[in-house]
Amino acid sequence: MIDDDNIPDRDAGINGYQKIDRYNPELIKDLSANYHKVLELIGEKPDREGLLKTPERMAKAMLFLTQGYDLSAKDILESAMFKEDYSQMVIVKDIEVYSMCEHHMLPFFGKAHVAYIPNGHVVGLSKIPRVVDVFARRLQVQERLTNEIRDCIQETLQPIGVGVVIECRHLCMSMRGVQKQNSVTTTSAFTGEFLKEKTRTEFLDLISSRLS
Ligand SMILES: Nc1nc2c(ncn2[C@@H]2O[C@H](COP(=O)(O)OP(=O)(O)OP(=O)(O)O)[C@@H](O)[C@H]2O)c(=O)[nH]1
Ligand SMILES: [Zn+2]
Repeated sequence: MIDDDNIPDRDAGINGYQKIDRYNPELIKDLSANYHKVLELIGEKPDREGLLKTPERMAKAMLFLTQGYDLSAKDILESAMFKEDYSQMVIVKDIEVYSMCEHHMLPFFGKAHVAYIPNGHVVGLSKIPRVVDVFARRLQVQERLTNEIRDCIQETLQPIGVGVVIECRHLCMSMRGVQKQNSVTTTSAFTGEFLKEKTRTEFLDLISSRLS
């Protein structure tokens, strides 16, 4: 069971998370010192030549991979909403997703397919993958990632409906644990018109078709 009770409002203010200065040299130093300790504790020699800069690299990589905590997906969408009289489905499919599971902090990765039916406003197309990245660059479970993308688009753009499908491989299930190399997890979330079978089927058909 996933316990959602302790998760702060993921997209309020600066997202309800502790505000950090992600690029502060002191923070990078502090994180690096902790990663130095991690290397020691796993049996490595952090002071051997090949590892000298590794704690700092790890610190910078982790700060990059979690930068979604500092960003507001709502602001990103609002920055490029345009009045447009288009009322058919808009789909951005095959958006690369790279996130980390909150249980093991190991990557899960794959594709997101996002659709909406405009209600007087469209959004700049690039903003959809940006929204996916904001939520993916936080510690996640795939189900919550899917719902957060759906809810943000629904609440901000107020379209006639939103559909999100995400397909990912979880390294915590392949590199370790149950060690299944080929399993793919699919999650989906819908609002409005997409709750109707006909619209949902059209969306699912369109994301499974391949243009040559
Ligand atoms: N629902 C869901 N589960 C996830 C996700 N990412 C990782 N998990 C699962 O989180 C669970 C954590 O279970 P635990 O039994 O506490 O952890 P564990 O002993 O490391 O479990 P194993 O992976 O089975 O070895 C595992 O079943 C993972 O597969 C996700 O995005 N969604
Ligand atoms: Zn995991």
